[in-house]
Amino acid sequence: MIREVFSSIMGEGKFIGKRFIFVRFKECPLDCIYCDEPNAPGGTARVEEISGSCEFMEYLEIEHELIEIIEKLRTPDLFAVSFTGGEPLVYSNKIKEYSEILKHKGYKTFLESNGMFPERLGSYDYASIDIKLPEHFENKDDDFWYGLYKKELETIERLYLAGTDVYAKIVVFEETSEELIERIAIDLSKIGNITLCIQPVSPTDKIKTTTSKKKIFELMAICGKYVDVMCTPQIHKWMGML
Ligand SMILES: C[S@@+](CC[C@H](N)C(=O)[O-])C[C@H]1O[C@@H](n2cnc3c(N)ncnc32)[C@H](O)[C@@H]1O
Ligand SMILES: Nc1nc2[nH]cc(C(=O)O)c2c(=O)[nH]1
Ligand code: SF4
Ligand SMILES: [Mg+2]
Repeated sequence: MIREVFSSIMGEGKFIGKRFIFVRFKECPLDCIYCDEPNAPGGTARVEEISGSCEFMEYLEIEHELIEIIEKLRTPDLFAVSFTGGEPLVYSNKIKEYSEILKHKGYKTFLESNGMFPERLGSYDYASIDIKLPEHFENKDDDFWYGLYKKELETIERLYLAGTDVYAKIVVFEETSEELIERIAIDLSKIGNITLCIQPVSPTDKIKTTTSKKKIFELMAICGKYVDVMCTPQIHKWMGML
């Protein structure tokens, strides 16, 4: 169920630079072409031994020890505990249990999700919902993309109405359509005061180039007509952090 637990600086989205403990769940039903996480269900769980050390111990499973592990990694600058993945809401019932315990211990919780399971949401202090684009999938048709998009908007709206500090994030490519980004910004503005993070794609073995400055400025200016917008490159990769 859990792939890794570690402490780091938030490298993406609205809370970039804040200290987080990341709980990364395994598996994901999607296959985003840019994904920087292996989508393998098996394997062990690795736990950072000392907060920020990047030194890990491997375990078969840590489902029952997670809270104790988080307590050991807690530091005075901790902002929140992030449930990420893979797709964390594959394990929504377990996450609801963990969230309850963490809240009673004074932790804030953060959900990093692809938004495909609006019916599985629990309650979180903060949430980042990724809006996927057609170019993020190699062999999916527009109906698939539009069905996913509607679920992402529903997830954002449910969290917003529940009082979660929720923002949207979009990984953009050089070929990303300005018209589509404008439509997404308009749809987000209709939900409420939703910050939109424009995230240039980080190169991977499949994606060789990142997004140009020119493209980023163009997309930001378009979105700025409708929503609060910020550019959030994955800074942890520049800093050699996890
Ligand atoms: C690995 S996913 C896990 C959480 C959830 N499945 C999701 O898609 O948001 C966490 C975030 O990493 C970001 N990400 C993954 N690979 C990336 C890449 N190559 N460039 C930029 N962002 C990337 C996506 O924005 C995604 O929101
Ligand atoms: N430092 C750091 N920040 C992050 N923000 C979102 C991440 C993710 O993989 O969900 C992530 C991550 O993997 N590392
Ligand atoms: S939804 Fe998230 S974890 Fe799943 S493939 Fe896309 S980026 Fe990776
Ligand atoms: Mg990551």
